[in-house]
Amino acid sequence: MTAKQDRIFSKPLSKVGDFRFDDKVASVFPDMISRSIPGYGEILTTLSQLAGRCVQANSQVYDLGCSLGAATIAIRRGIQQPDVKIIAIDNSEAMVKRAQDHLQAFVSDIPVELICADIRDVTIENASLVVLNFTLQFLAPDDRDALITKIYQGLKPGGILVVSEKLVFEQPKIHELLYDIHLDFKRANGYSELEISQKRTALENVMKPDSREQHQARFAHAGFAESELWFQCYNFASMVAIK
Ligand SMILES: Nc1ncnc2c1ncn2[C@@H]1O[C@H](C[S@+](CC[C@H]([NH3+])C(=O)[O-])CC(=O)[O-])[C@@H](O)[C@H]1O
Ligand SMILES: O=C(O)C(=O)Cc1ccccc1
Repeated sequence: MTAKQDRIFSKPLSKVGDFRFDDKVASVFPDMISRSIPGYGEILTTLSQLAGRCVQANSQVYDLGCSLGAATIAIRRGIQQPDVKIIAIDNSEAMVKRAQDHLQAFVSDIPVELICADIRDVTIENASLVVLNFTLQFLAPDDRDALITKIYQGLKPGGILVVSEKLVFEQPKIHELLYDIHLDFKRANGYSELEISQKRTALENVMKPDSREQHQARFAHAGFAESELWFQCYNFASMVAIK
């Protein structure tokens, strides 16, 4: 079965409202994310490898902002250790409803608890792997430090946090170049100029990316001893921090 195509911003809108993870977006999400985020598939493959290496026996894994559960499915495939539970959380009811079906389509003995909640309100405990795969950028900037600190405190020694994000760059010409190359990536994936510009407007108030430097300073401030960028394609990146 081919994924339903994302045409959400293809018609001229009299007023472009804020981007929301509603039923319309959830119904086209796999197509939207694979045509919009360079390296998304590679990041999922590596999450599986990281899970194989870093998840500890008798511990919990958290997928924060799980959408349809793609990262959870990749991690579940990679886990080698016994007595592990995955907790997948999203505050979009439309996403969580569909995630249930996605998760059931894959057979596994590893339990997954799927929760519809705000990740700012959940307790993180006994964790060996926490994943924020393109979620932190949607949280109000003032709430980001507290979330990363809460994650640090809920991780076991040696536990890891993976944060994938769109980045901004402190050097203006580099920023413009890498943003423009990303727009070329979207054009090459069939998005029109209208779709690109209306979605950009819709995201303006909702998605506020940080720089790599801001992320790494936040990890250090929360207590993480080490952090590094392990993937980057244009202005999309994934980082790992180790407790
Ligand atoms: N405060 C919040 N609490 C809970 N969920 C939230 C919150 N804010 C946003 N979300 C959720 O975070 C997800 C971000 S998408 C993640 C992709 C996925 N990780 C993937 O690997 O496919 C990224 C993107 O669309 O660019 C959405 O499902 C929101 O509902
Ligand atoms: O589409 C974009 O320009 C993005 O920055 C990535 C994205 C992907 C899916 C939902 C929201 C943003």
